Amino acid sequence: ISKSRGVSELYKHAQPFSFFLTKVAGIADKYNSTLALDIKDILSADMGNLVASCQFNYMFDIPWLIQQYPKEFRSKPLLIVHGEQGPSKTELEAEAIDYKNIRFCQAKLEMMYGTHHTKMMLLQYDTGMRVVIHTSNLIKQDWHQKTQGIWISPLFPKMAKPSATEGDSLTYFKKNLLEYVSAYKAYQLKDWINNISEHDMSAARVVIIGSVPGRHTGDQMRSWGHLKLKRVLQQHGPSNTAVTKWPVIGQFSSVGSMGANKEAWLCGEWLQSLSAVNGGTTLPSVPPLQLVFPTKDNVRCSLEGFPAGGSIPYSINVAKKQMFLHDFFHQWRSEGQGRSRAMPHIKTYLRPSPDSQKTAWFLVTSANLSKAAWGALEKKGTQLMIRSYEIGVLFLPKFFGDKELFDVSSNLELLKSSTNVFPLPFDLPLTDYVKGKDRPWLWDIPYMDLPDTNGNIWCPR
Ligand SMILES: O=C(O)c1cnc2c(C(=O)O)cccc2c1O
Repeated sequence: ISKSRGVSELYKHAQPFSFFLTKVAGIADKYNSTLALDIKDILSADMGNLVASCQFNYMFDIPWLIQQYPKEFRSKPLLIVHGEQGPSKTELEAEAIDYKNIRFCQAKLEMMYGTHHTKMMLLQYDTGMRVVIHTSNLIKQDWHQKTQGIWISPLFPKMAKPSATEGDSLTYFKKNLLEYVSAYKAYQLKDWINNISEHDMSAARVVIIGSVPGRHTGDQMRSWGHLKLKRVLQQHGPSNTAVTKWPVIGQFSSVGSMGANKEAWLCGEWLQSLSAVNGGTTLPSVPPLQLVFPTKDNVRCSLEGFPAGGSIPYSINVAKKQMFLHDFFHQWRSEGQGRSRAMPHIKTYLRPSPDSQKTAWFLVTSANLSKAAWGALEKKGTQLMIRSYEIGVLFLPKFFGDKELFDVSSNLELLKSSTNVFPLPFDLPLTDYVKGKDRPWLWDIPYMDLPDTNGNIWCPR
């Protein structure tokens, strides 16, 4: 049997969710031959005959990126959307000096500490357009030995004439994508905005959850961040009775400052949105919250060893002010997907059943656990302040057939032999931190007691 299946066959097998993990070097083939793609697979001619592309991201290695396109596509127009400023913007543009087909768009970052986290590809083919929303930087190491998430849209056919409203899906995918890209207010994106409006996106079944910097008020408040997610769950989420006592899980690779206690933002604001239910009756009590963040030993024993922690930027100065947060933490474990040692750079959120068999929804996004990404209410809740650009896609059962819940599993054998089971990137139930032993990974303190996978210690400075 042919080991390396064609991309289009891999793609077909992943429908209808079209949710993939990145391939991981150094694990058994079987964990990379189903529901896993490399960047070269995404950009391959199997997915379409590329005419032009647009890459939204945070970190770029331009020469490496160009090499990931098939050679016949390497001179097609490529727009890079980034958040660099000043010297680092100049440096990024210098990397592309030899590539006449590359243009740049600098995303405005007027809010302090904001970043352009969004990871999205717009792929224009001769036969239509595809949208890819994912969690990997455009650098080699992000596609090598980490757990990363990818959602690939259907091939959206071109329409006879452009329309901002015609050709939309039940989930308002087109409207939300146009709102998101238009929010940059960048002339370099005009052609791509027109491109989007020219395509029929009615086949999209996911809901876009985006964040753009600003102090959002009025209707704009519920268009972004955790208030968008809250509104969508109130409109299309599970019934209150279906999810009583079900936990909310947050899984991420970086952590912002949460304030003095869990009531400040985490449980008092953010969890209120993530636990929203159909009909929107704000529940008297919030459900249990479970967080997934790698321990120091998860990182030490990972495929990359301590250097994996270079992409898990939780700093001691932030951590020491919020020890309460670490009581919610659980280990990174992904035996079912063969990725327990592939450290997470993926960010996911879900509402699983206590027996781990179901979930009421699933979100994969660029957004870590931070106010900058999700937004923080200000002025007595009349405005939502967001610092960064983020984008993710929300999977809701009602848009994938007439049902209220997804069956879920992280077990690849089971996933291979069944259709319509949602593929989880990590194992449920979660694995606790070992009391008195495990600590959250912190990237800016030394670890010299035990060697990592490569026999090294960690001495940051
Ligand atoms: O993927 C991203 O958007 C992203 C953003 N920021 C960082 C940082 C940092 O902000 O210091 C450090 C290391 C990795 C990342 C990273 O992977």
